[in-house]
Amino acid sequence: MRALKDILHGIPVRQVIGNLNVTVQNLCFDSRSVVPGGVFVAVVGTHTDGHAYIDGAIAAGASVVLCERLPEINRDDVTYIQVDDTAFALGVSASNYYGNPSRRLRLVGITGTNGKTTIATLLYKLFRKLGYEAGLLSTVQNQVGDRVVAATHTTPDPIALNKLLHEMVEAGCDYCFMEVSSHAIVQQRIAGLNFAGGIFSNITHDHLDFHKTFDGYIKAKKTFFDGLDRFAFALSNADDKNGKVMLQNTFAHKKTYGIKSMADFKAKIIESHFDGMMLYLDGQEVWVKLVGSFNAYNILAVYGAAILLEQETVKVLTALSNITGAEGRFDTMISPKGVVGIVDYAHTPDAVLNVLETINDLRKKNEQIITVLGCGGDRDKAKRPQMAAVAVNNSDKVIITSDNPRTEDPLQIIREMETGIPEDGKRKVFSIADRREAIRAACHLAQPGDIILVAGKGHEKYQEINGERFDFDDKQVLSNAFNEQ
Ligand SMILES: CC(=O)N[C@H]1[C@@H](OP(=O)(O)OP(=O)(O)OC[C@H]2O[C@@H](n3ccc(=O)[nH]c3=O)[C@H](O)[C@@H]2O)O[C@H](CO)[C@@H](O)[C@@H]1O[C@H](C)C(=O)N[C@@H](C)C(=O)N[C@H](CCC(=O)O)C(=O)O
Ligand SMILES: Nc1ncnc2c1ncn2[C@@H]1O[C@H](COP(=O)(O)OP(=O)(O)OP(=O)(O)O)[C@@H](O)[C@H]1O
Ligand SMILES: N[C@H](CCC[C@H](N)C(=O)O)C(=O)O
Ligand SMILES: [Mg+2]
Repeated sequence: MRALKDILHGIPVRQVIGNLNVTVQNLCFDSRSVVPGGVFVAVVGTHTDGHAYIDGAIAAGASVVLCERLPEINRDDVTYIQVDDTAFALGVSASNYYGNPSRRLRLVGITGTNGKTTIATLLYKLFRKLGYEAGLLSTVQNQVGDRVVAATHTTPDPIALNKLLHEMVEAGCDYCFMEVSSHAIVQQRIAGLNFAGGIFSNITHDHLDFHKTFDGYIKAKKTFFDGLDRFAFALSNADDKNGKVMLQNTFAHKKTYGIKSMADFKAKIIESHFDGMMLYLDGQEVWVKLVGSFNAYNILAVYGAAILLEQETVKVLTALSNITGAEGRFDTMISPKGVVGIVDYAHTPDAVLNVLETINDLRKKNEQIITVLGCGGDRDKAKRPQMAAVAVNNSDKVIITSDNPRTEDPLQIIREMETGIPEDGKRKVFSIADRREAIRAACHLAQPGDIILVAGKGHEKYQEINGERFDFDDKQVLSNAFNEQ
């Protein structure tokens, strides 16, 4: 139970109809989960407009309605609050409702096309190793200290997000490391949060179905840094073309990391193997259990953030050398026949390229690379031919298959991917819509020493087809297929 006035703190209110001196039972933005005496926030969504559900929410017992447009008929027993932007109001009120938990721990947000989960997970593991209680909000899973809470989104909705932060505070967490997706920025899921720092990984092609243009996508990411205050740090990738743009208008303390450009935190790869690499990091040598130059960037971002959070260099480097990355990211196994299997969540052209370049650098001359990949349905279509082209140009054989088709026809997605295959690459490609069969086919083709990359689904434990989620785990399927070899 909370006083309505407290929940509204920091929200510019345009008009109030009804009594403001009431207490409320809960806060929600979906008429289907209203409880009697609760606040319903009407949000304009991507598919529908929450304002259309105000009557339904009141019928379900909502006693307060927060909206951008007041209904024509008002009820005496309901308080109506008109604001300019309900998405913003939802974020701020959710934060107020849970006692502004982001101000009671140090919250660090990570944004960028690729690397968010890896950086957030490494930071969480690092700070646990350094002896702190910590929380994590990520695509793979959320953590309240040691307790795992299943993740539904990369960045949860404002209510779920602040509830989790509140639980972290209650559990004594000193830090929380969270992924900030571009969807979350545009939809203001992070409104009202107080960040101690923000990290930018990189920006390449993804989500153009949502942001429409690459400039729109860049702007969305930049908004996160624009919103940081002068007590926070903003740590950006100096080697990314848009790394500087992110820092242009921030009030935060600006810092950079990089391998090629001048930067505050620098690293160099000295030696690489399938199970790790030796880095020269900020003047010291350190062995880490992650592979690939893209992971050198992730490690640098983690190291930089830890130093900006006032941790000691030697302790950070020692702990860093003992932690592994996130599940389903460059996850390797070896078959009884000696074939190397790699499951990786690469689902953008840049990620597929990075992983394949890393594998190409590590393999011996006569070892073949066989890539299995598909593209998700109901998501950015423009990346489909590009992902296929990158796979074909950097592998010896490619099996194009399904990812999560969602509501689309898998064969149509495959056809769209096939348009990206260069003429001289066509002989390398097979298309097998059934993902399990595609993985098995790759295993049949592989000789000892060859490398199979299964890309796109990483940690996911399901395949979503027509709104239904079927059990599917790339690692399990690959391991079974290896045992059939
Ligand atoms: C496209 C998108 O991002 N949609 C998110 C958005 O919902 P929406 O705008 O589509 O909602 P809507 O269906 O138009 O409904 C509008 C409003 O009416 C309300 N409503 C609707 C029906 C009803 O009967 N009653 C009612 O009150 C809804 O609760 C909502 O408040 O806001 C919801 C609450 O925060 C999210 O759950 C939902 O995520 C959907 C499920 C989703 O799949 N999102 C993905 C694309 C996403 O967010 N991905 C990013 C990761 C991207 C990355 O990898 O970088 C993420 O952070 O997870
Ligand atoms: N710094 C990086 N630069 C480019 N590619 C990367 C980087 N880090 C990871 N990748 C690639 O991108 C994939 C996804 O990595 P990760 O899950 O860390 O990113 P993410 O930003 O959290 O993705 P999502 O947007 O789906 O949440 C990895 O499996 C790897 O192939
Ligand atoms: N966070 C990503 C996940 C993509 C994973 C891939 N397996 C797919 O289903 O497209 C997105 O929302 O685009
Ligand atoms: Mg992620």
